[in-house]
Order: sequence, then C-alpha cells, then structure tokens
Amino acid sequence: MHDSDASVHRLLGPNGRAVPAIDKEFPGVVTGNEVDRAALGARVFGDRDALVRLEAIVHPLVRQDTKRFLLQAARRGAKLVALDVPLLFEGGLWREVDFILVTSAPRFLQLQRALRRPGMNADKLHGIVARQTSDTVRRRHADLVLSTGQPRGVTLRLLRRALGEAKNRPARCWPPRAYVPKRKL
Ligand SMILES: CC(C)(COP(=O)(O)OP(=O)(O)OC[C@H]1O[C@@H](n2cnc3c(N)ncnc32)[C@H](O)[C@@H]1O)[C@@H](O)C(=O)NCCC(=O)NCCS
Ligand SMILES: Nc1ncnc2c1ncn2[C@@H]1O[C@H](COP(=O)(O)OP(=O)(O)OP(=O)(O)O)[C@@H](O)[C@H]1O
Repeated sequence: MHDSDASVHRLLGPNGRAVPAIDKEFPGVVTGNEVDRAALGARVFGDRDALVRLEAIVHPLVRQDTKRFLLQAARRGAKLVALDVPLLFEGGLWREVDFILVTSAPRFLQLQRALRRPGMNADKLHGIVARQTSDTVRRRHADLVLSTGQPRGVTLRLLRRALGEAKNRPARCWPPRAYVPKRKL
C-alpha cells in the first residue's frame, strides 16, 4: 500500500526532497532542515494562489514516489496494490486505477473529526473544504463507498469485503505500462 500523505510528510520532513524548493518559495517556513507544517498551512490554506504554488512543488514528487512504489510492487509480483490518496479526484489519478473505494461519514461527523485535529479551526477547515471535491461527487465516482460513520470494527469488516471485491475486478491498469517483466531465459 502507498500512502500519499505519508509521502508528503517524508518530502517535507528532515532533509526531505521538497524542503529546498519550499524554502525558496515560502521563506520563513523552514526551520533547521524541515518544513514547519503549521506555519506553511497558515500560509496556504485560504490563499488559493499560494496553495497552487505549493502543489506545483509537492505533487510531482509524490507522483514520482508513487510510480517508484508501483514499479517495485510489480517487480515483486504483487496481485493487488492500494493507493491511499486524499486528493484522488483533484489530481486526476482516479483515471488510472481499477477500483475506487471512497470512505465517507455523515457531514456532521466529518466536521467534528476534522475540528478535533490539533491546530484546526473553523476558518482553516472552511479553506480546506472549499479546495476539495465534494463528498457527493466523490461518492458518485466510487466503485464502492465505505461507511466510516460506524464503529471501527464495522468499517474493518466492510473493508475486508471491499478488498475481496477489488481483487475480482479485471485489472486494466495493473501491472503498470511502464513495467516490462524480465524475460525468462
Ligand atoms: C500545507 C501542509 C504543510 C499543512 O500540513 P498539516 O499537517 O497542517 O495539515 P494536513 O497535511 O494534515 O492537511 C490538513 C487537511 O488539508 C487537506 N489538504 C492538504 N493539502 C491539500 C490540498 N493541496 N488541497 C486540498 N486539501 C488539502 C488534507 O487532506 C487534510 O484534510 C500540507 O497539507 C501540505 O504540504 N499540503 C500540500 C501537499 C498536498 O496536496 N497534500 C495533500 C495530501 S497528498
Ligand atoms: N469507523 C471509522 N473509520 C475511520 N475512522 C474513524 C472511524 N471511527 C472513528 N474514526 C476516527 O475518525 C478520524 C479520521 O480522521 P483522519 O484524519 O484519519 O481522516 P482522513 O479521512 O484520513 O482525513 P484526510 O484524508 O482529509 O487527511 C480518526 O480520528 C479516527 O479515529
């Protein structure tokens, strides 16, 4: 499984590959050898242009990281790979996968959970939500919607069933085209 958010954390973390470019574009948000995420968040959430400039730095690197993961998984002969991508629809990656699983909880729960995050407030959340594809559109594009509005145990059971279904899908995108299997001698 590849986690885009974890990839962004590595890129912005100590000696991360995005740190020098971010330092140049957003002076003051790098402390030591890593990005101060709260400071950068304060600069970009609510400022559309700034977020676009940040995305232009970070997204191509996340994409590279994802491609490397896919090639390694293909070489290992993996039967199923999962990509956890918060911006699946915004970034266009939804066109390049065989099965789309959307997690969704009722709006009041989404807001309640998001507002519980450290450093989150109503204004910041508003800026973020305004930049994301709506839950309605996400659900419409899903092959399967996984309810996360119930206790975790229920969600996990549903997830297991969903993975079973994903495995039985004909693979159009897997293995990736860039992957050329080694010829057997
Ligand atoms: C601005 C940053 C440093 C703020 O970090 P911080 O730890 O404070 O917040 P976090 O990353 O948890 O994001 C908070 C919420 O905003 C959402 N969000 C983050 N970036 C974006 C974006 N470019 N567009 C829309 N929503 C976004 C996240 O999904 C999450 O729900 C960070 O979000 C970032 O580097 N964003 C740009 C890279 C990106 O697009 N990441 C999205 C996930 S791959
Ligand atoms: N059934 C459930 N499924 C998933 N999460 C649940 C469930 N019940 C409670 N939660 C809680 O909901 C929160 C989910 O928050 P989290 O920040 O992981 O959301 P996210 O969908 O990954 O957000 P984003 O993609 O925008 O970063 C967690 O605190 C988790 O403990």
